[in-house]
Amino acid sequence: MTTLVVLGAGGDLASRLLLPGLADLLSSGDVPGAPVRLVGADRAEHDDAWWHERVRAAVDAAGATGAAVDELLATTRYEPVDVTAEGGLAGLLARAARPDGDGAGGDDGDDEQVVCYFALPPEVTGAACRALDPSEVPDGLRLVLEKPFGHDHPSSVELDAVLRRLVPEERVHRVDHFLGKSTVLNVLGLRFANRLLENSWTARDVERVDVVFDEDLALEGRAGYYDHAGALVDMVQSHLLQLLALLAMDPPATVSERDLRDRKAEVLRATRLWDPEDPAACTRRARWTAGRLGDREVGAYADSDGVDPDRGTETLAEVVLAVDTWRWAGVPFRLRSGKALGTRRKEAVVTFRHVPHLPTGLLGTPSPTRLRIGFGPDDLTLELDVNGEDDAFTLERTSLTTQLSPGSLSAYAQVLHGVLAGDPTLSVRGDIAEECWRVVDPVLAAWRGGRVPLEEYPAGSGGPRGTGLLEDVDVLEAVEDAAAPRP
Ligand SMILES: O=P(O)(O)OC[C@H]1O[C@@H](O)[C@H](O)[C@@H](O)[C@@H]1O
Repeated sequence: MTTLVVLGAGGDLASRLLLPGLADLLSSGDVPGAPVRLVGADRAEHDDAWWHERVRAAVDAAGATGAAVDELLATTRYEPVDVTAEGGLAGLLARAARPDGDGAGGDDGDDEQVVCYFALPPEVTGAACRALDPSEVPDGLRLVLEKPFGHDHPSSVELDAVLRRLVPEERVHRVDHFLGKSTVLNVLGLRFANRLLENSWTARDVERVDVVFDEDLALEGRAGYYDHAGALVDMVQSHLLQLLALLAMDPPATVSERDLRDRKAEVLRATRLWDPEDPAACTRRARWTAGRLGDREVGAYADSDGVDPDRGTETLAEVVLAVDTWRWAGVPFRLRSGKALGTRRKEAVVTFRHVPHLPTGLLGTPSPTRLRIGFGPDDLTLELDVNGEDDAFTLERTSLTTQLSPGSLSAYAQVLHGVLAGDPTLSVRGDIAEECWRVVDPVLAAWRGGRVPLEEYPAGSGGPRGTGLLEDVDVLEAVEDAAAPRP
């Protein structure tokens, strides 16, 4: 039996993502550690009926049904508690470890487990963990944290030290729901089960890699969080660097948590800004101004409720990174994500180099072979040049597309499955989170120091100047110089 304690039960994250994810997992019937008891906790004085209604709403939103869902609804309860106060979290966890609440219910069996999910702002999570005395941690406790894990490299190192005092690293689950997306996991099969691809997956054949996550959503009521995070921390430091790691890592011997996460850590350790001396040449930040998203007028980000316009938060971030390994020397990895953009685009694009010689007599301008891995819509496209239909000796572009299954579980349900199974494979390991901060810290410093201008783009447009950094002549030349053979 598992008791899942959700801290921040009254928050947006719990109701929008976590509880529907849990409901989805329960109705799938494959629930490690079942049965699951759910305890909601937050500072506010609410009663069980209030909490029950929130859980019920999430279950309905997920369309979840079945005996496990009914049991969850019948047994869930709420506790008002300040987890940052002395003894607050310890008391809550001790009660959770005795499921009947009277000290008589738990039998301390091996299959009893308590999972503590911090659906809280990072500073509150840190304060709660610091306030918890290691001697008060229930046996086998698992901790689940939401991003961002710290606010820069030093603070992430400090947070990891605090967590290590409480439980071993294998029992810390740092959630990145991208790792639960089936198309993200498909990168493993795609790369490592296809000889054709993996043989060409190096600087010899690959010219550049773009990971783009352009959203047509605006703030969606999340100003309190987003105005402090911005696009760089919200998306690039977390999700997009995880995607880079999967795309660039060397083949792991197995997909066990250790092998897989070792390979990711290794490639992230080799990752740095394309030109560390000149962040302005290889990073870009911008924020949206008033415009139109579909049929909706959208005000400027700076005028949105809950936003401090002087904070200078970016709503679009773009960085060009280098991966200093034999495999990737000279290949730029461009990561970009923005909100309130006209076109939704969520994909990784691997652009292969031109062939060394096009047979004389083949007409037309060849385009590079491109592999597009979509992350919603989840399709996979290979763009190729072929001989044209009308003139057999003139090149034409064609593409092979297949739709990948979005998977039967939602990304959050998939991640929760790992948490309840005690399998951290789909969680971000502490050293990996630290490396991601090390990569972006120089960008944060350059942006905060005003060394890179904050550009603007109208909501609903394609972003600043509508192109990416690598299309800028200066950067392209730098890329070409770096890729040129050394004398
Ligand atoms: O495409 P998905 O799965 O909704 O993920 C994107 C979201 O991921 C979240 O982690 C970010 O905080 C959001 O800002 C972003 O919109």
